[in-house]
Amino acid sequence: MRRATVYRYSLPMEAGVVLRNQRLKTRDGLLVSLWQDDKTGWGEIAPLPGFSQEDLPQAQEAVQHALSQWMQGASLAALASAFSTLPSVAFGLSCADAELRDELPQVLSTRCAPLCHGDPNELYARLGGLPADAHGRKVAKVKVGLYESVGDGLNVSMLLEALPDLHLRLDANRSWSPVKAEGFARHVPPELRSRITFIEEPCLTREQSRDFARLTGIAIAWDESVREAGFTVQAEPGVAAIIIKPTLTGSLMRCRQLIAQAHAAGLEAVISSSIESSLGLTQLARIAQWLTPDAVPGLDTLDLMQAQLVRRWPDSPLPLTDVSALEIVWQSQ
Ligand SMILES: O=C(O)CCC(=O)c1ccccc1C(=O)O
Ligand SMILES: [Mg+2]
Repeated sequence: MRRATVYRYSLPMEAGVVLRNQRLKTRDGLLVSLWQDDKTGWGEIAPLPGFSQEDLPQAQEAVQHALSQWMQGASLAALASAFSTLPSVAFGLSCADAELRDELPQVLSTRCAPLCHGDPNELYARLGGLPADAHGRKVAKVKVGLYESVGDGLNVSMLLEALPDLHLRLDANRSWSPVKAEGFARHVPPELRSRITFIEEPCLTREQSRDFARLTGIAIAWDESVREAGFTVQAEPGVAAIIIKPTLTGSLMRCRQLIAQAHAAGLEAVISSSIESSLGLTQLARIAQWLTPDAVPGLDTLDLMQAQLVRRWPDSPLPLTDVSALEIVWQSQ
């Protein structure tokens, strides 16, 4: 016996969350809840405006179509894998399927790299209380490339000098020209550079980012590139990691394949958020604990929202929106 429900949610965001020059006032998405015999499985499908290739109406139509086929006996894992052009759908359905089959372990660590914005006071406050990992390291992520690259360089150096156990991941989201990237590096003394675990996509092109790594000795990570046609996971000089944002990437199977390829190439694979609700974020934390237990995931995005959804992120004080408050947009007969 199978049953399926699709809910739609819209959660208010904190004022001032801007993504690719677009203000995100609410985070909108779908939750699917499936029952089979005595099991239940949930998944979140939330295309991210400005990042996802699909939009919410397209995703909703695909989800409803897939679930009506599932109701008629089709395999959900197979349906999910077929949505390669709708990664958010592939990911959400494959999570619901993995929960139904008890494949996705429940264990979850709330440890993630805190996301810091440029303000030095905010940074010190957050990083002071950060727990160290087994190697005595504190790992945090700083967005760079929003202001002058020289200022970013000075800021990063100040942090690394002040906190000797701090290791930083930086994220430039392809915003630097080679000249700007050089301006950043010029203000980070060579002896501090090894504590930059990596910088995600410093430059507009992959070639420029590789040059940056070669010229500065600062390791880089691929994020946007991982989702581009023709990208293959490869060991390369200066490349330390790949970032995997499952909502933008695809099914759990596809993510597992990328993780296995990264590990085989000696690269770190970092599971990261696409600003999912607490339901999707707790699943990402479980996936990270399961598949990338040695890599701190990049999941510090819950506080961009004003509420949690259906499942709680442990210890978060944000109010919880219950499933009974959600609009049902589709239900099996
Ligand atoms: O990776 C993280 O630590 C948090 C997630 C994050 O930075 C992000 C979230 C949504 C869209 C883009 C990005 C990004 O990598 O810039
Ligand atoms: Mg990035």
